[in-house]
Amino acid sequence: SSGNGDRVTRQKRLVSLSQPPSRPSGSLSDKNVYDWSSEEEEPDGRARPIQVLLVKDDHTFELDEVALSRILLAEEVRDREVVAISVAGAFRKGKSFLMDFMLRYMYKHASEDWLGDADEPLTGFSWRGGSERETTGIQIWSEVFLVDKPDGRKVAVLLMDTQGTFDSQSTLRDSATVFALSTMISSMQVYNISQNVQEDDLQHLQVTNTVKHLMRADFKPNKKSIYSMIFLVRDWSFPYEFPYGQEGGMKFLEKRLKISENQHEELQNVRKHIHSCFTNISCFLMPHPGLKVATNPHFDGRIIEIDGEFINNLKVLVPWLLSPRNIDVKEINGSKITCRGLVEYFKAYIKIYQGEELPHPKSMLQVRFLHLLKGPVCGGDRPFLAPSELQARHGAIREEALQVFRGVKKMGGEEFSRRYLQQLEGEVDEVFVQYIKHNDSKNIFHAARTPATLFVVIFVMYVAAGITGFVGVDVIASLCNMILGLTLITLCTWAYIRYSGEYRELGAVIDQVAGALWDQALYKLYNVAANHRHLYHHAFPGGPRVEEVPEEEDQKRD
Ligand SMILES: Nc1nc2c(ncn2[C@@H]2O[C@H](COP(=O)(O)OP(=O)(O)OP(=O)(O)O)[C@@H](O)[C@H]2O)c(=O)[nH]1
Ligand SMILES: [Mg+2]
Repeated sequence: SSGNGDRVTRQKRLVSLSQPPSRPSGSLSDKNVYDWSSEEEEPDGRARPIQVLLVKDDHTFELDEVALSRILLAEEVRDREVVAISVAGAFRKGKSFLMDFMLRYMYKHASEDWLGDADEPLTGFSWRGGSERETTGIQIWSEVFLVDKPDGRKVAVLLMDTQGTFDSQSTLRDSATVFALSTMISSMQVYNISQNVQEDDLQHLQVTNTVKHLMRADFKPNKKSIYSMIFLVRDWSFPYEFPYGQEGGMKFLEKRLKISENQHEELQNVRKHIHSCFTNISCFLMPHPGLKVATNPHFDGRIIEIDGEFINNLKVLVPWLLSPRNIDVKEINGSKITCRGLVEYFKAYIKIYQGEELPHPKSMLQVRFLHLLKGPVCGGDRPFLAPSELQARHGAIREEALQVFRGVKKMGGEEFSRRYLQQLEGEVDEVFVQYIKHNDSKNIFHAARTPATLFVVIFVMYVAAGITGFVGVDVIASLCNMILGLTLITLCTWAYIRYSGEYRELGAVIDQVAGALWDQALYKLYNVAANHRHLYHHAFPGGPRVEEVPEEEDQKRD
């Protein structure tokens, strides 16, 4: 199916890509639009990598919405379901290099000879030798490829290259953000690691799970979201243990991700997390590309200089990742995402990083804590719990949460994590106050307090007005009647507010006054009982002793 016809349509698309962007209404300044079209667009309109996520010097992130929209909202692709393929992992490990082979495959329309001439330099996403980082932020290829799946659907394939993690210019948070973001956005994340799967490679993945929890909109346990993760091990040097390729990889990874009982809990948790995070996990073992690739500064990517073994495996790997049969459309909460939708998700996700809700080490524990407390103890539909019991359980769970926090290995050092410990404590206590209120609201006596108090006032006033009227003290009688009337109006107002949900501030005032009255009355009763204990004993000699005024009650009044 490849050949001239397709080439022409692609050319057409490139032309339309290079036309000036349609001016987005409102929010974006003219300058932005102008900058993009003049500086970044190459005159011949050739496809190239486009920086869509910028990591700025002050470690903030910026999404280039204009550039992103221009690629993903182009007429031909915007309503197509999207397959987004991303490569991420530590810096300087050949990610962009691999991406360029993927580009070749896409441009050759999956034909047999996709690798092309043996002495053709490798171009596309910028790659190079050396020890300093090359790719920054997230770049996507300006051409979105349209591919016919075997079932007849036409899907859009997007290739994404990402900044390497753990370079010396980025903070851990930058790295984690780029990694997590590209994982959330892509339908398949190729996790590029060197030589072996180490424990810290696995721990790194936990960040993603935290992010998923934070994105509540995207975290509906009963709806399926597809997150595929492919561990791509470069420079694999033990083919005698596990052979190169996907099968050897799967066996190797199975062994690495196995959870066994005698494993330390931390190791078990990492593995459980990974399994819960990703719908599909697989692995591919790649051989070393040869010393020319790794050490020759003049190497320009021509196949002739790459080890045959590497090329043979590349011929398996790339079609395995990209052949029309194997690509999967991005799915979030059970629905397939189009290019247009992906732009929205991109925007939504980046907001989370720009805000303060970050996947810091504490968040994971906080989430866990909230589940513990909210779920089984007093959340949602659980019945009212005695305040003392709630306090006790809070103490236990709080201690557990802090223990977990102290026990887990954290990024950023002692001093850094102490700050988070304090913050965690503060937040946990704040949440507890919320829960006390939530729990109180379930006490039906609590809810009935206001009307009951008002009824009592009405009743007392009614009786008082009757008696004083009968005795002839008219002034007091009419005063009582007036209070009775006012209280009646208050009661009606309160009922209306509760029923309609309007004027809630007024409702709160009524509740407060009634509550104070109620407390006063109770307190008076206690006092009276305490002060006249001798009368009680006088009346019921040998009866049970009346308790002292409970200490709690005293403190409450303080
Ligand atoms: N050892 C080894 N080197 C490789 C491999 N693939 C590419 N390289 C070399 O690694 C160097 C870095 O390649 P890049 O593709 O720029 O690496 P990157 O991971 O994109 O680097 P950053 O963008 O800085 O994160 C180049 O000199 C490549 O020739 C591989 O499989 N093994
Ligand atoms: Mg790179």
